[in-house]
Amino acid sequence: MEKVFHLGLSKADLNGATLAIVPGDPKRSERIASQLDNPKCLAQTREFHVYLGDIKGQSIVICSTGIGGPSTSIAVEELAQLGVNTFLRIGTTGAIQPHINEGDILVSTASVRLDGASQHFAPLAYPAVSDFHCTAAMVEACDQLGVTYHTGITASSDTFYPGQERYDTFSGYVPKAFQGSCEEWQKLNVMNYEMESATLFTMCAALGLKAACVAGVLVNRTRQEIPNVDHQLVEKNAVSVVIKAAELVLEKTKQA
Ligand SMILES: O=P(O)(O)O[C@H]1O[C@H](CO)[C@@H](O)[C@H]1O
Ligand SMILES: O=c1cc[nH]c(=O)[nH]1
Repeated sequence: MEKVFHLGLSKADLNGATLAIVPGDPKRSERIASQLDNPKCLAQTREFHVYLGDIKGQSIVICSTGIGGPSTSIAVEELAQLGVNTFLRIGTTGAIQPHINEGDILVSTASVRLDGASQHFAPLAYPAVSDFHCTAAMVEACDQLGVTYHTGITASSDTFYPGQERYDTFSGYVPKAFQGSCEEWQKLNVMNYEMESATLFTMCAALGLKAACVAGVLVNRTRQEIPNVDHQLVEKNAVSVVIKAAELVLEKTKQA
């Protein structure tokens, strides 16, 4: 098989892996891979840092998506061409409900589609919904690890500033379409904002692939805008959850 366009990899490179852990941050790929057996770097191109590692003797892929839907859609498309059918995102996030604390873990059941890329896969009426079994594995991982977690809906936006209604910006202006939107999502019980899950969930559901998303809370925006937590600590818990969830999903797949 030819190499895929951006990742520059072919099927044989993935050693039969069907599950990928997909962080946003490229450097997070390496930190995740270093916690697996036999970590190996396959490619570092643009925002896509791709590693292979083993969990209980089975190869999995770790591939960063970069920030936002367009690059996420490229990573998912090309990994799917290489045989991956399950995508577990691990990200960071800003909470918008007062009862959620910095350092907590959020497992997204579905996402509000404030992105553009997902509309290239299915019309807006189509739900950005996670895979039930992969999400159950994320929850089981949280229970086993004893972390504080919440499940629910995530707002997933193309932009970090206007789309998440931030006023602490260069212009201080948020276009009318987004004025009041944060309060609206709060009232509709949305937990948090991030930037990739809407694209990931919609395209995976539409293409017959499986996806789930876990995120560590960097900031609670009902209290402050700029995080003052230890980013590495927040990431560490969410990474432990996604690795444990990957192990649980692989076990179930083996039994099936
Ligand atoms: O930590 P990652 O995975 O990048 O996730 C979140 O952080 C970035 C914004 O700072 C966006 O990608 C958002 O989704
Ligand atoms: O508030 C936040 C924090 C992290 N990532 C986001 O997209 N929003």
